Amino acid sequence: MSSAEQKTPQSLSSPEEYGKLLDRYDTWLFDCDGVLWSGDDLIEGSQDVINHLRKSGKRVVYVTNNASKSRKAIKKKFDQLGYEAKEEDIVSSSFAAAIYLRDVLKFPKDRKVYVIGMHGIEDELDEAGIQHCGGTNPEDNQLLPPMDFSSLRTEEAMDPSVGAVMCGFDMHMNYTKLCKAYKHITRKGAEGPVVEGEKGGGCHFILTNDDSTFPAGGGPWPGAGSLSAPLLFASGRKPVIVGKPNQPMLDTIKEHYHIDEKRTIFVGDRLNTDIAFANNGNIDSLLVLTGISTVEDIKKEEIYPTYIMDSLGQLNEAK
Ligand SMILES: O=C(O)[C@H](O)[C@H](O)COP(=O)(O)O
Repeated sequence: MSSAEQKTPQSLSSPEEYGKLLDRYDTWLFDCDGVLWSGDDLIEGSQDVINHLRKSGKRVVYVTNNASKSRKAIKKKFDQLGYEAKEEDIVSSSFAAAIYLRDVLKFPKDRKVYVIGMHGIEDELDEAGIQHCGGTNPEDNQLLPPMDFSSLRTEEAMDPSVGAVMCGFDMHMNYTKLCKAYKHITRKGAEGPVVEGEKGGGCHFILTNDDSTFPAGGGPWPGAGSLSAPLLFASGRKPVIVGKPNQPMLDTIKEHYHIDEKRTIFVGDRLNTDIAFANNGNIDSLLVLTGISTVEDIKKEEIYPTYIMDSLGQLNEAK
């Protein structure tokens, strides 16, 4: 029986069990929010575990659905919190989404992406050489006067060169952005192809990730999936979802890191993203209980990790 089909997770609680786990895997894929930190608060002991793994020659890759920061900005956060990390060890859903547009969809150079999201998405699109609008642009971060749609009815507001809407976590989500994104993904021919030099035609609809909630101090808070939900409801369109547990994120990992599935483990706090992602990729997984999911959720959601442990920091007791 493969670990993905295994129904009873092995609960780890002794230093010997921790030691065996550390020996068994060469590549360690880590979720970030809820495993390493919660908002800006460090999860105790986690940086020592990471630094120990790296010193022991293990490969460590960070796989986060958090699209609010670019890989560069996430690297800074690692530095500030005392983790060893290189930019190329980080895969965020904003990075994977930009790569997906560029390499899989071959997004034309003369088309733009309309962004609902923060600098994390914009910076990764810049890195990938893809034009964008919306996002943090001050014009899109204004509230509309009540029942006045006139500012949205101009060519300037509804740029015909938009060939994709990308939606991720956005703490400045508002009705202006919702209206513009909705108009782009529902305009005539939006479901059709996105062609170079042909403005106003097709429009891709992409979510960086669709987490319902987000673990940070005082949370959980509504996550990226809760912000894109009105757009799906209004438009009836089915987006491509890039982040965990979906295939585009898995393809990005497999392509960039050439992992040996049998010697790889995924550590996460959320069943329907992290653990489902590992199961989809035939990778063993460790659920830690410092974020979103609880032991009770395992039966409810019928998503089974290989191992379960209270907190990543416990691995510091390994013998
Ligand atoms: O809503 C979101 O964007 C996610 O909840 C969040 O950022 C998840 O990050 P992860 O746990 O994958 O690091």
